[in-house]
Amino acid sequence: MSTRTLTFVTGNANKLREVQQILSGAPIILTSHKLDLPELQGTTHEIATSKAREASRILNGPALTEDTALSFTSLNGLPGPYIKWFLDSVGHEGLNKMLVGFDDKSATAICTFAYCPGPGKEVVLFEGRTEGRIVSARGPKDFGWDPIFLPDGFAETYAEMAKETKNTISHRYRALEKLKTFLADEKNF
Ligand SMILES: O=c1nc[nH]c2c1ncn2[C@H]1C[C@H](O)[C@@H](COP(=O)(O)OP(=O)(O)OP(=O)(O)O)O1
Ligand SMILES: [Mg+2]
Repeated sequence: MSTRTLTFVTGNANKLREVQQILSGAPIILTSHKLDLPELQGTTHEIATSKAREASRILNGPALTEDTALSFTSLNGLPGPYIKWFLDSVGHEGLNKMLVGFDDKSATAICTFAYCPGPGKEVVLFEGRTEGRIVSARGPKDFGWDPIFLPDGFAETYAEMAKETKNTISHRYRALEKLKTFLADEKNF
């Protein structure tokens, strides 16, 4: 299989680090481009698609972007793609308080990679999901909502567990598995 070069566009250094770790060993050369892309309101798929289109337009070439959502079952999927703004506004404690009136604390972490082969070209999506539930913050606070997400089947939150563990069960890992399969097929690239 030949080596692929991909430009990953993100403003988030933690995301970039995880993507590099998960893809290490794959025949993919990852270059990165730090841009804070505008994000439309809509479904995770719509937002991911528009980010990749915009990135491809700005770079005038192929671009890979990613959008992360955290969906609370009791809130019919919200905050979903708006988790960044909720987290920035009310923090870990506020996110826990939003679920106080509900027995069901379950949540789904959703990662959507979007690949746009060039300006105006059709975008391909790769989605990965990890089920879990929202708990009081535990562990290092250096990456987003990691301290409050307890994946099903584990005793440690994303923040408490070893990075190597998170990177083999995470929403991001699962999405990248699909991207790798896509890139392994010569006709797709
Ligand atoms: O694995 C994760 N574990 C914990 N928190 C996470 C994770 N992945 C993203 N996050 C946070 C970052 C941001 O607060 C929100 C997603 O927003 P999102 O727009 O996708 O990310 P971003 O604006 O930081 O970077 P980008 O330039 O790629 O859009 O959830
Ligand atoms: Mg963003």
